[in-house]
Amino acid sequence: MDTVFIEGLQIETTIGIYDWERRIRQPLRFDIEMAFDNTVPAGSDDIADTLDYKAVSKRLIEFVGASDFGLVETLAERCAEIIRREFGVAWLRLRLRKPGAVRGADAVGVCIERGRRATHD
Ligand SMILES: Nc1nc2c(c(=O)[nH]1)N=C([C@H](O)[C@@H](O)CO)CN2
Repeated sequence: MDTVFIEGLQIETTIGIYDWERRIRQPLRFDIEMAFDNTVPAGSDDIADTLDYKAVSKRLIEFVGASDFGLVETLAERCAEIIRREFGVAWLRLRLRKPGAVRGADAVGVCIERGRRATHD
């Protein structure tokens, strides 16, 4: 299965369950793998045939930057829904890190997989 990926996309937003977190913006980092048949754009050399990682990134920057969820679980789910619905992605894995949220940890967060992976090459 081919993928297109986005690694270490940092976006600042309002996120968290505590009162003090509702008053600040915190950085989040996204790592995303998306299933896509890359043989088509490889044959045409045309950006129109790709799953455009820049377009996906811009959409997430817009959405996440304007969001204000409490849980990282909720935000991760909404991002996965956008990618699947708006970009036609059949399967994705999305890791959302919240650096600095827990003293002593580099980061905490969630990793979700949604959709079906292709069963053939
Ligand atoms: N599974 C989760 N645990 C926690 C979350 C979360 O979103 N998902 N959030 C918090 C607080 O907002 C924390 O990040 C503040 O340091 C605690 N646990």
